[in-house]
Amino acid sequence: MIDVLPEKVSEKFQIHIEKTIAQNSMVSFEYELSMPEGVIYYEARLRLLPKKNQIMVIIRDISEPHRSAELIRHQAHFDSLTDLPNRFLSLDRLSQILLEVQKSHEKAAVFFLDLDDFKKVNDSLGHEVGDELLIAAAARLQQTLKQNDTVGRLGGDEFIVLISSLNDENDALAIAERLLQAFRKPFKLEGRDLILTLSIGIAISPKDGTCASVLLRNADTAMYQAKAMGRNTSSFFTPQMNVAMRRRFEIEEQMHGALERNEFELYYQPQIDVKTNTIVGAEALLRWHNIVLGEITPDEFIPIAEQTGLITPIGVFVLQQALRFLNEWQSINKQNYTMAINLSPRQFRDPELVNIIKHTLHKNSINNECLELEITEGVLMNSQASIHDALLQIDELGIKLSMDDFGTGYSSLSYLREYPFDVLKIDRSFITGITDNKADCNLVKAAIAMSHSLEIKVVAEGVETKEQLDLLNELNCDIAQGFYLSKPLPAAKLLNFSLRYLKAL
Ligand SMILES: Nc1nc2c(ncn2[C@@H]2O[C@H](COP(=O)(O)O[C@H]3[C@@H](O)[C@H](n4cnc5c(=O)[nH]c(N)nc54)O[C@@H]3COP(=O)(O)O)[C@@H](O)[C@H]2O)c(=O)[nH]1
Repeated sequence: MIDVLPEKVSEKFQIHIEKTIAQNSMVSFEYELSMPEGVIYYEARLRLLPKKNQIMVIIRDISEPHRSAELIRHQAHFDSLTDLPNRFLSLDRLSQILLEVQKSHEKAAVFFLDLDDFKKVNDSLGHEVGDELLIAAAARLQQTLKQNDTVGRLGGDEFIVLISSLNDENDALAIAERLLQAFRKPFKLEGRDLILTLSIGIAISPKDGTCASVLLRNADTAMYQAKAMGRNTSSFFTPQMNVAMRRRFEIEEQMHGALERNEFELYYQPQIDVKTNTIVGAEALLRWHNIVLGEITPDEFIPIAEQTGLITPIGVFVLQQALRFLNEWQSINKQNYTMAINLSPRQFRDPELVNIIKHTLHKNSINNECLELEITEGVLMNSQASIHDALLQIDELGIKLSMDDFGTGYSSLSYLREYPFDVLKIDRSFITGITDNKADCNLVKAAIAMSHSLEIKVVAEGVETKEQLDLLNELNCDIAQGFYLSKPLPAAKLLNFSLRYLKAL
């Protein structure tokens, strides 16, 4: 037997034969042989037959159970979709790396990667395309990194990259830049070119932690910061981020149940016709008085409501409250006021949005043209068919559509032609400068002329001085809104304010 077996296997047999004789008991061991059909795994059982002075050897092919055990081991450590190390194995490798760099006094970097807007791909193109995209993204990450760097999938659209033996933090920045760059090339899937960007959070050991779970958490926190910075970018962890993160979680925690606890209130900021100096309507602006955190500004809580999806029920509350108040306001003052309400991009994901608007208008006996829905470019950049359809339905119902914050984003003029806008709101950052900054004044002048040529009314927001109002009048601006005229007011105060305005006419 020893003559026909490979040297290593023969040696194993030799050792176990000696063991069987020495112990006078059954001994077993496993070995493998390379056959033309592939590797075959065997188990050998050896037993001494003392009376016959012989050794009985029983050999069994264990390839099948061996492969099953290997598969189970693989499944426990690797992600089934991308075949990358899973969370468990990635964190295990990170722990190994940390032990090594501790000994060598080097640095290690943990990158927390999240694909931007991946959910939209799943929602709009289906899970199969989503899966293919994840596989392609995993492959691209691997191609971009060196062989001894680890890329793992933490779950969903989250990946981890581990870099050991880092000399300098700038090297980590260069790697992040390379990863972002690699994703600038579109993914070709089913004849489509899909653009997918990344947000990357980076934590460095030992500075940001010496244990795997802390480093991962800090890299995750930094990734949130990268998202907040506009996505498609990277961010290094800083200890201050933990404070911001804690605040975010506190707000999110309190926001659940805030509607039930009646903590939201609508304020209304009047909008004034620049030529006639009469109130034409108001913008509904949400306020949140929380029992634990106190007053929280919409600039802080609206993005969190948007990210968590809580904006959907909150948006319904805003619509109901604002239209109920509009009915009361119109009846008391006997004026056909309009109510401007902000709609966030996330609210368009609700397939019931148009029906809810229609039903709420009807329930409060409000004419459709008295409702003005303010949207930002963020809604339109999505270019989803469902959003397009919702905007057309809104227009067909005679509800007004207003482009908010004009001048702050891409200010793509094509949106004004493509969508049925009735109103354009010039952002307050331009109004602030109109009286002393020629460029701002020229932009406002051009925006008004262009809007009027498209039969779109112009609202100037953030009017804080008489000089600004006078200049806007000269520039033919239609409507003004701002602290000079009135701050946002609770419902009762707006009623008084508007009654005083009516009496003064
Ligand atoms: N999706 C929803 N978004 C909402 C809702 N309620 C508010 N918001 C958005 O939050 C952002 C901040 O709003 P707020 O703190 O209420 O600020 C508004 C005004 O108070 C402020 N303003 C108005 N005039 C002036 C001024 O003269 N000076 C000055 N410094 N600030 C002024 O501007 C905000 C109005 O912004 P806009 O909507 O762009 O007209 C803001 O983006 C709100 O949209 C909600 O219910 N849903």
